[in-house]
Amino acid sequence: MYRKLIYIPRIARGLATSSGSSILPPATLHLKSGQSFLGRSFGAPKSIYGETVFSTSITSYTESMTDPSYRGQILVFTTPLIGNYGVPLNTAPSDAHDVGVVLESQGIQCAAVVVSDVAEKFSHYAAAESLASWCQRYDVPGITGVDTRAITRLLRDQGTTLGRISVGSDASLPAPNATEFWDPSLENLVDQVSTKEPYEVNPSGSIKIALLDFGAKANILRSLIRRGAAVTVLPWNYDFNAVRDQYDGLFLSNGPGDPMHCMEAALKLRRTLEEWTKPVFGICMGHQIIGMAAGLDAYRMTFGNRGHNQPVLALASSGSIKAGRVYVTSQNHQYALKLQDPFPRGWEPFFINCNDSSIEGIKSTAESGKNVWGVQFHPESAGGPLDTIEMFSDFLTECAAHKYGAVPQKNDETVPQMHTFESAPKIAVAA
Ligand SMILES: NC(=O)CC[C@H](N)C(=O)O
Repeated sequence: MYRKLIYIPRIARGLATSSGSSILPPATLHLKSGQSFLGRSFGAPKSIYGETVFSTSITSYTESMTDPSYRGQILVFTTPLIGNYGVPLNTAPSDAHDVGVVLESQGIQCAAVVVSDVAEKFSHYAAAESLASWCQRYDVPGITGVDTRAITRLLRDQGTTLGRISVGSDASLPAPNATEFWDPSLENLVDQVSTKEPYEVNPSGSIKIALLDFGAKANILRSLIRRGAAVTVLPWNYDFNAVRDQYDGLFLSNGPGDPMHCMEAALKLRRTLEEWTKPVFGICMGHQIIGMAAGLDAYRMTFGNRGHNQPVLALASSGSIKAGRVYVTSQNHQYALKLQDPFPRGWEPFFINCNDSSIEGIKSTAESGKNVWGVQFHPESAGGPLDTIEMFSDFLTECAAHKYGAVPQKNDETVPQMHTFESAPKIAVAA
């Protein structure tokens, strides 16, 4: 019913955003499936191609946009008003508490953003500039004044769809031919965002972690170093097996695109898992690589999961995670591991998504003699809920146990504490 229609919402016809007064040039979002949405341009006055995805997160547009896993994607925010708290200065100290940036990487990673109503006026004590000026500085286009609810319903029904944002004089041109759309999932995006050379963060930390960088979010590094880890960041296809004796644990990060492009890393990891018994932890892409090394297949979901409100059910207990509890999580993924019965020997499902029953985590079984966990969600959040943040402490506690043969005390000063179910303030419920 939406095919070939052009939507011109009130804000787009009125030439201005609801919270500002400037006149913005026209822009059109074309979907490869044939629908077009006319709006107004902000940020870089540039036409681009990408993969159109939606996120249900209400806050943290700055963190989402700097997450390298959004590389090549046209990010649609379902929250209508975006930009109202501006953008902070993206510099932080490089010490045991931070990694040189405030956000998730040095700059904007997504190809473009789509919002219902961009806030030109912003207000926050840390804000240094508007969303539009930040996008302009990073040469990233945005489109505002489009019906993001209609776009999201389309993407939910037909799945993640290739798109084009045409800006300025391009906005009135007809939609591109189907063959002109660029498909980022055909490229090895991990190779574009991963570090080219190894480097160290917090080298004086007591537990030595090697991190395979598939496009790591800064908050993963922060979450490790604030708990006392020294982290050596390695390129995604680094030969970890040649240096593994120097480390107390291995971490595999998040990253953009199809995990099949990283089969080389999965095959190297398979050897690591056969020959090395120290703890291994992976998040999102890292979890998919662990799964592929274990013999599971990855598949492309219809529209993936992106947002900060994804409930997952723990199927097994491990460290701070208790079987039978539901944790609310932050997510950004298009691919998932396929549930298979039986699971590969030595492995078991760890979490399952309460909305779509997709696998949200796997772990090595107690009998396997290994300590390996992978989670599809982001325990480090940024943004999102901190329900599962203690998984980083669990990982480092296991690494320390391997290293010292005893479980060390946690440094509570630097570890953000969360309420457990038992310690949470009780809310009186009327009878
Ligand atoms: N955040 C991530 O690591 C995403 C992993 C993978 N690129 C996916 O879309 O499923």
